[in-house]
Amino acid sequence: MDLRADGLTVRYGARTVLASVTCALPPGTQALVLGRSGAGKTTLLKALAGLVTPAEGSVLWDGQVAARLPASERRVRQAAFGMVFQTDALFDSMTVRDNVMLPLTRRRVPEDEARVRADEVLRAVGLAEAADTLPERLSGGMKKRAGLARALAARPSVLLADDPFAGLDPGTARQVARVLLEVSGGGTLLVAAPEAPVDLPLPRWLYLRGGKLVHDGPPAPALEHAPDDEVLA
Ligand SMILES: Nc1ncnc2c1ncn2[C@@H]1O[C@H](COP(=O)(O)OP(=O)(O)OP(=O)(O)O)[C@@H](O)[C@H]1O
Repeated sequence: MDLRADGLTVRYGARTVLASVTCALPPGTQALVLGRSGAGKTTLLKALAGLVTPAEGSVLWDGQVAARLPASERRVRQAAFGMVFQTDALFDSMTVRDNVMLPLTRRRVPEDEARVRADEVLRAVGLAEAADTLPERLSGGMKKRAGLARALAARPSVLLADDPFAGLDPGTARQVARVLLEVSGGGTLLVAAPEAPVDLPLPRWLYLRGGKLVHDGPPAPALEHAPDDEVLA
């Protein structure tokens, strides 16, 4: 999907959390969304997926203003997005495989096909052995990968991952990074993180500071430590 933010402004009450963000994310874009805590990273991902309504400006999906689409069409188009958010949880009473199958069966994918696809993505994230396990038995890193498998099962053309490395040890973070790179091949991948993850050197940085997009281009590590008056000038 061709994604675009055009003067995208999001407010929560009187507070502006995204201020006139404009960026073009053509199919196959691979970028990091970086910025400190509260910079607006999660809000940008949610807005791009049409989960947050802009106060001003717009999000365009293949050139169409997302907020103006009829609800039924919006839902159909949202199926192109795979999302892994920090607060996502697996259902503890269901096996890992059933958790991964859920978004498919909800979309009326026949059970047999859903099972085959779930096993396929579980293999891709290195969790084939854990398919029949209950999530409570998984380590934190395995839960992250199971969440990723659930997002991938529906074969999204846009994968949005919000801080997928939070709380992971370096070895597990490396594994998750490898899976993200492998499975997103060809599609759009946007990964939000507070700092550039060493294991995921994506070629483009979208750097947010206080809700403003202050850099959109190649990696610019100096930004991470630059003071506000320099960056926002
Ligand atoms: N539903 C909401 N209602 C009110 N304020 C919100 C809501 N969601 C986010 N905010 C505020 O918007 C600002 C941006 O939040 P956001 O989660 O997008 O930042 P972030 O860069 O992802 O931060 P973090 O790295 O801590 O997750 C924060 O100040 C947050 O408190």
